[in-house]
Amino acid sequence: KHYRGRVVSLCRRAQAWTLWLVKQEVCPRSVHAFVFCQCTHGKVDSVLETYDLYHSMYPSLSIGAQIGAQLDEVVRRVQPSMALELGMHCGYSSMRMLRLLLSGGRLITVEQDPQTADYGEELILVAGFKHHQFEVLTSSSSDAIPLLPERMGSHEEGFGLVLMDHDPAQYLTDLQSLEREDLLRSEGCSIVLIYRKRGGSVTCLSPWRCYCCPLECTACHKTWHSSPLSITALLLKGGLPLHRSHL
Ligand SMILES: C[S@@+](CC[C@H](N)C(=O)[O-])C[C@H]1O[C@@H](n2cnc3c(N)ncnc32)[C@H](O)[C@@H]1O
Repeated sequence: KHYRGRVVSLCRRAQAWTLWLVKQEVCPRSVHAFVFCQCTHGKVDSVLETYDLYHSMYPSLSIGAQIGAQLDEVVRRVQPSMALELGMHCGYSSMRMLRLLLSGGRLITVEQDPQTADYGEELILVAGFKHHQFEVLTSSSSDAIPLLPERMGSHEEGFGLVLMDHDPAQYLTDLQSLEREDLLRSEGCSIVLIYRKRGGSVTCLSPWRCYCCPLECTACHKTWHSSPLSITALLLKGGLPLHRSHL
């Protein structure tokens, strides 16, 4: 029986790696099945640890524990009452943020793939979060952003924190749409951008300034280029400055 279990596990790993190598895709069903079956339900730390275990064995799209710890630090410092995530996948970064929000804080998270959104939502519920703490919008970011004003409830001040981890080609347009819809907290909003590709670049929007990134800024608040291992940059509008040493 033990031998059979090991063969099944090896086949699953081979399947996941083949999918990744051939199509650069990750199977959300496999992430969900692994985490759902192996974690302790109702314990967010166990869900995250199980996710990290998956991440160490299989190709995964989650930000992982290292970048996750940087995100934690940002959430602790910013303490947003309203947070937005674009690119939920199976909910890893959503749960990291949710567990650090102050009481009454809410997260809206957007995922364009309906099946992935369902798996992610279920894992967030498995971790013990309730629907008054988060909402999953199943649509592309460009379709979701115009719907956000009516989803804000009593949080009229806007989002204090936005995590973008969906499609870097959309980051700039989505940021512009969020500004146009007046959805960013006017006293200060932190934007966390995740970059995974080598050599990508982003043009910062005026009056947005790149205050902090673990990368070298080539023209700082105008343009910066991501280093090979680039993952995180923070753009901050007014309010609380976040410096490199804070990450
Ligand atoms: C890298 S994964 C996100 C990982 C997640 N933040 C985590 O740490 O677990 C990116 C996700 O964004 C979704 N996505 C890509 N483009 C999108 C878009 N324009 N709008 C909404 N979701 C999008 C993909 O389906 C994918 O599930």
